[in-house]
Amino acid sequence: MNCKVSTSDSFFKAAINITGSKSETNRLLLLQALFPSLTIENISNSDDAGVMQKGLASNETVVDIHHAGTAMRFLTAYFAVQEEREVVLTGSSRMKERPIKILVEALNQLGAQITYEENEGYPPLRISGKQLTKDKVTLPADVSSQYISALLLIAPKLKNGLELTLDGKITSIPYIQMTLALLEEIGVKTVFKENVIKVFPITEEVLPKTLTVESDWSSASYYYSIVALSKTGSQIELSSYKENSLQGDSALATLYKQMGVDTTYKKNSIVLTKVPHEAASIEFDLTKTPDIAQTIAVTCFGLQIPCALSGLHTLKIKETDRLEALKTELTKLGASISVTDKALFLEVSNTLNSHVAIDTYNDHRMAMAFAPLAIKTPIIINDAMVVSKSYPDFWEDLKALGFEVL
Ligand SMILES: O=C(O)C1=C[C@@H](OP(=O)(O)O)[C@@H](O)[C@H](O)C1
Ligand SMILES: C=C(OP(=O)(O)O)C(=O)O
Repeated sequence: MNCKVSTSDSFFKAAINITGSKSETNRLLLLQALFPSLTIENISNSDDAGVMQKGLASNETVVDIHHAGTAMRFLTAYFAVQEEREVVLTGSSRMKERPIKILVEALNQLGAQITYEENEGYPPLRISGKQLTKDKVTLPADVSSQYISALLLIAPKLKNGLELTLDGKITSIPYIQMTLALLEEIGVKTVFKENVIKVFPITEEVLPKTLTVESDWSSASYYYSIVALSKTGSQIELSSYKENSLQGDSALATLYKQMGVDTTYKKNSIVLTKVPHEAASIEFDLTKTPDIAQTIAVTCFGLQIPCALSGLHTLKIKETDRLEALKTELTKLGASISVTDKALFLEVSNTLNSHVAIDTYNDHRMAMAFAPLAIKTPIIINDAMVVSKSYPDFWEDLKALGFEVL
């Protein structure tokens, strides 16, 4: 389904409740499978959380996680330690192009038995569950933090825990810290010092505990963009958020100051207000927050602020090659943009073409990042339901704000 998105008003006053973080949810679902005394609240209603739940509950021999990177990586580790069970873990055609060799090699070095069904280094995987015999492994940390989180999540169940040595510049580090923080919350002892992470085994039972997932900060980014592109004084309240978030994308509150968005924290929510203070140019290193790169690039284009975004080396192996996708789609709109394999540069073009149809490449964030431009000119989003990967209610919430979505 292709959607035409437009709005006659660029002044907003609204409150939106956003679904739970998919990153927190998928970690907690795995921990709950290992430690059933845990209860989770405000679970994400995203497709990625749905396939994670189904995968964990499945008794089938083939488990298909579609497009969900976290489910692919976390379930690889999970099934590797499910003794006397053999599973083929597969996904969408794009998932079969997303590398997983670093995680498979680390698990096999620890004693797991995982082989490739099609191409070496890529899903689908055949996983024969075993007791892992070793407790120390070194792995590259500059490709995806999800490999590291996957290993950390199963670590408290291993006899001697786990010691990971991280090689190279660590990417997406807040996601590793989120994993460790959630382990600590359920009573697991962890230490992260320089490039070594230790997780100690659980010696006693995990006590019954309710963990509440904070709403998704990456989803909040689209409202940061809407407010940035709206009239001064526009205000959108988002719930449920907290100031001390486990999600790295909460850096939005700081980053969007330069795009004229002020954030105030209330008890359970954040209030975004448009203020007339925009930077003359923007330079961000997004190594810690890759998922908001598309939102920021599109906001800068909408505001005609030149920007240089670096630390984007992981974007090429996500739902699509996000750097090429941004370049192609922003160019259609009239942008002056160039990309390398780890950076994006946008210059002022003073052009904004109307009624452009944006291709989304099976990437939820392409659809959601471009939608706010409707404030400036009507835009068409192709294959709009792709948003359900992380935020199924996105279009309904946009309508509640006053956007026309046809
Ligand atoms: O652990 C997680 O929940 C995630 C880690 C990040 O991936 P990389 O570490 O591969 O950059 C991020 O892009 C993804 O959306 C979610
Ligand atoms: C990269 C993402 O997800 P994943 O890697 O879990 O598929 C994302 O949600 O932007």
